[in-house]
Amino acid sequence: MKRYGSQEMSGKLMRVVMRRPGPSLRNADPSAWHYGPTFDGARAVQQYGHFADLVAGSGAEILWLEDRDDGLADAMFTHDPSLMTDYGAIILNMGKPLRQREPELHEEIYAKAGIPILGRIEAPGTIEGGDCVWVDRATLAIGRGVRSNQAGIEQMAALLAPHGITVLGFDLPLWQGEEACLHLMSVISPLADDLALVHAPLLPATFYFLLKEKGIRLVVAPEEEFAASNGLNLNVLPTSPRKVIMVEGFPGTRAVMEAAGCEVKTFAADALCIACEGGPTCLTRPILRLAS
Ligand SMILES: NC(=O)NCCC[C@H](N)C(=O)O
Repeated sequence: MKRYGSQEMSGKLMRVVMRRPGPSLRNADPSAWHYGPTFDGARAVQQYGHFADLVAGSGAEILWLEDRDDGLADAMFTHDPSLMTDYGAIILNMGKPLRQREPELHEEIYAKAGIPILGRIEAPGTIEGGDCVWVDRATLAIGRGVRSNQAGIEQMAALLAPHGITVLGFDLPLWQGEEACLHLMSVISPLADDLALVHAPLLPATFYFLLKEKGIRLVVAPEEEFAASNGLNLNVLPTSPRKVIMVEGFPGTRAVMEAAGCEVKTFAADALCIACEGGPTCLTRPILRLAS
């Protein structure tokens, strides 16, 4: 049986790396981590439990990283320290200084699971998983911004070129500043290989034209819900094409996805996702998705 491989964003989710938050999150200093006013460590841990139940309920196998009080509050956002390809994992180099120790945790779990490492992004290069979007199996888009830089994009292109994969960089705006989190995945969530939810005003224009050229239909989320949710209305995890998990409380965003044929499940996430600036996609590192 295949144990790893994923060069797409919405095929059936079979295996995923997650880290259940514990003492590191409960004891996190919100000002150091740039967490918002709705942060509440104990409630965040509880809300995470409901999210994990939804992921497990989809049938995906979860490979768990443990929070052993290492102080890495953001490490629950397992989407970011590594990327999966059909040829093995790529260990990334984080743009956020407080997250620099996280890629080691991913390297350890891949070793334990017998998943090969295809390569590593090294300083001065930085890439975070949230900036990476498979537009199709042979095209990886990377947002160039506060977290991922040109040196990282060039390293990624050199690692993937031998496998016939083209890497394209797209400039992101500074938006809410250096401390805040704006990834390419903050402005797009693929829902199926021909459908994506977007916050149109912040999409890099050249990325928008690429999506159009590839025949990907864009569903536009209500702008007021993007503002009210700190962008987290848009961070939607497909567990298979058109079956998605999103944070609760954003009916307009839910409605536009349902109108496009999606089945939507929600969980309460004010203390977890809205406060800590990362949603359902960020809380998961898919390592095996079936090609759709
Ligand atoms: N892929 C993502 O968008 N990840 C969210 C990461 C949030 C975390 N607090 C961070 O600032 O890196």
